Amino acid sequence: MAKVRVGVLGATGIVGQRFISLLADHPWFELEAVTASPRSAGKTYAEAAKWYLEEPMPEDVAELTVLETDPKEVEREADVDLVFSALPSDVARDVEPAFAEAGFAVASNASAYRMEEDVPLVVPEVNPDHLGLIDVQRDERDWDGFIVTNPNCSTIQMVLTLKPLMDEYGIESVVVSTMQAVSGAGYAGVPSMAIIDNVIPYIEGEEEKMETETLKILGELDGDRVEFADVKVSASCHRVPVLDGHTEAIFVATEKEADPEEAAEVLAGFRGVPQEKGLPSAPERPVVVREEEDRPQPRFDRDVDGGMAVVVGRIRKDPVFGGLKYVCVGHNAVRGAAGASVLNAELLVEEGYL
Ligand SMILES: NC(=O)C1=CN([C@@H]2O[C@H](COP(=O)(O)OP(=O)(O)OC[C@H]3O[C@@H](n4cnc5c(N)ncnc54)[C@H](OP(=O)(O)O)[C@@H]3O)[C@@H](O)[C@H]2O)C=CC1
Ligand SMILES: N[C@@H](CC(=O)OP(=O)(O)O)C(=O)O
Repeated sequence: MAKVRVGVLGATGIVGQRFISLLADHPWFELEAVTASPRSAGKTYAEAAKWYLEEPMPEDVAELTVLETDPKEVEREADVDLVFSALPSDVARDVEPAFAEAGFAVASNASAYRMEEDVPLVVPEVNPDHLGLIDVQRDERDWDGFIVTNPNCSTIQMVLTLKPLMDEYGIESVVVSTMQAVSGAGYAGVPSMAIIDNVIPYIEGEEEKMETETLKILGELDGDRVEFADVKVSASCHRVPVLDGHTEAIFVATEKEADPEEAAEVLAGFRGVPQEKGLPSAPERPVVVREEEDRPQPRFDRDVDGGMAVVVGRIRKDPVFGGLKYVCVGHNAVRGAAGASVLNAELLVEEGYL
């Protein structure tokens, strides 16, 4: 199979760099173009990016010239079918439709279009069939290309744990309290003076995203729209002095009584389309269950299966909600961002959209 030629929009940021790393030596994708802000355009990638990953910057990418984030410029300078978007949401709102209209497939990690009715918000293990909205979107917007989105970094790891529990026991409501890494706010997002020796109990827009995106992803595609899941979600989100990896304490009211030991087996046994089809970025097990009383922890568990698995532990009965409570950890910039977009793009290839 010939490789699909791809570009990364916002390639110099925290998520952009994760894309660069995940696309180096990817069996299905060839990176041909990188874009960033006007501050970076015209420089080489090595000059423009403040590289923060431990592994070295791939040599061939270091020499690429950073392009303006404009479909005409990308069309002129490169031959690309798919662009991954790691743009700030306000920039993505204007730019992503311009790329879709120009015929590009856009796999977006930004929040701008996630909740639009005709835009798929996809986690390949959970709701791969929601890609069906692509045809609706193209019809309604008259685009040659399309936009597919992946969820917020806190939402995705929670949803990966809720889906098997919902299928087995049914879910009435969910309460979640997050402890989110500083990398989630971008390279310049949280000043060190604000976060060292501290916890900040507010992340703009995060609680609303967890409370709404979850319902769309767990919802059912019904013709040309998604019927949202009938589940109540309440989130409280906090920034903590951890570099990478979000931790979440989750409390689930189940419809049927759930035994913690059996629920551990249900979670550990969860598999989806990416595992069945052997997609290149699919973790062997989307949810890994640890039995130690003091796991998961971000420092030890964020990189499981390359950062694509979510690690769950401390599964207990919840005496207040009459269901289960547990803790999970996931890598916010891999499964929570770039890795999620790459897995979505692999699903697009598998399903014949590219
Ligand atoms: N960090 C995380 O864990 C997660 C982030 N996200 C989302 O991913 C997106 C990127 O986040 P993150 O990488 O953290 O952000 P960063 O601030 O680290 O990077 C932003 C990127 O966008 C580029 N950019 C900024 N302004 C413009 C502009 N006007 N035109 C074109 N390009 C521009 C920057 O280029 P330059 O270097 O030239 O300034 C840079 O490449 C956001 O939508 C964020 O909400 C989603 C999930 C998790
Ligand atoms: N807000 C998240 C990261 C993020 O950028 O989310 P979103 O893609 O929904 O804007 C965090 O701070 O950890």
